Amino acid sequence: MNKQTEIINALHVQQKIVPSEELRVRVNFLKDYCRKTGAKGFVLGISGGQDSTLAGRLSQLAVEELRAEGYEATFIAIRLPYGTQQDEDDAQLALQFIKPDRSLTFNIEAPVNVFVEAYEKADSKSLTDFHKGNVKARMRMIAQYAVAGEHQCLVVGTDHAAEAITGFFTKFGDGGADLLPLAGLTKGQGRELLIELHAEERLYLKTPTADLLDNKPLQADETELGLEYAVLDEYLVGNEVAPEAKSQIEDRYTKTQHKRELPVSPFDQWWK
Ligand SMILES: Nc1ncnc2c1ncn2[C@@H]1O[C@H](COP(=O)(O)OP(=O)(O)OC[C@H]2O[C@@H]([n+]3cccc(C(=O)O)c3)[C@H](O)[C@@H]2O)[C@@H](O)[C@H]1O
Ligand SMILES: Nc1ncnc2c1ncn2[C@@H]1O[C@H](COP(=O)(O)OP(=O)(O)OP(=O)(O)O)[C@@H](O)[C@H]1O
Ligand SMILES: [Mg+2]
Repeated sequence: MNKQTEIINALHVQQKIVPSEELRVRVNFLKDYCRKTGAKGFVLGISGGQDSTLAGRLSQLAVEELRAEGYEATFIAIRLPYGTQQDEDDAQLALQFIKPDRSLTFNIEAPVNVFVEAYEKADSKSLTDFHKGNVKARMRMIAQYAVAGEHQCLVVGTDHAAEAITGFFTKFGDGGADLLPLAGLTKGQGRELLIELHAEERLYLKTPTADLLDNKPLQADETELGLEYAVLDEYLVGNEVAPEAKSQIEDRYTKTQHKRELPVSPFDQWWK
């Protein structure tokens, strides 16, 4: 099996999706897992970006259906800005579209800044902007798990195939979640699902950004990655891409394998 096919299979990517069917499969997954675990619903950080807009709406649809079927479940959306978010208006638009049962705001600025100060004291050097960015992503994870713990809910993750293939997430940060309703979807397929859900164009045409850096607010993922989502999507659906892009993608996939596995133990073989 060639590397591309191996990756496509490992990430469960389908060449084509039927959006209405795909929505049903993913809402059913959220409902089934919620019932099976006895959880009281879901928690998810809403950034204003495409992925959390989609996963948030799927979560809200799932709890509404569960309640209609007699199972009490709630979706709690969490705004997790670091100070004032430059694209706060997009986050508010996402919330209007998702219509969560409950929405709360947890500003991560103060805890992140306290952490950065403590780090400086401990290591006699300051944390780089890049690593502070990962602390922000992990602080968001801590906040989501605190809310999930208090309300006996599960933390929804927004990882999908176009992020998984490059390992473009913070390990145990936004990568730390209980269930992944968008797994296997390309970025474009996620967009198709938002269109099927009648989301406003602005919500799915928005430039993807991790927005983790103080020095480069709203930096496009594609700038940091040096790869376009359109090219990642082409590769993921089995099409040919330029040889340099192919080797860049496959190299990143191999180097980030540790992020797609649970912490490695002496009984694991995958890393050998
Ligand atoms: N081979 C290996 N086996 C086991 N563990 C290994 C390892 N290599 C590194 N590690 C561990 O992994 C750590 C590095 O991983 P990690 O801490 O995640 O850090 P890293 O991958 O360096 O950075 C995270 C990247 O994800 C991007 N990101 C984050 C959050 C959201 C989004 C978004 O798409 O919106 C993107 C972010 O911009 C950045 O480029 C190392 O410090 C080390 O502890
Ligand atoms: N400012 C924020 N407020 C709330 N949640 C956030 C924030 N930034 C990141 N997150 C959480 O971290 C996840 C990962 O961020 P990521 O940027 O990959 O997704 P996104 O912003 O939803 O979509 P996109 O990748 O298109 O920007 C988000 O889906 C969201 O759950
Ligand atoms: Mg984003």
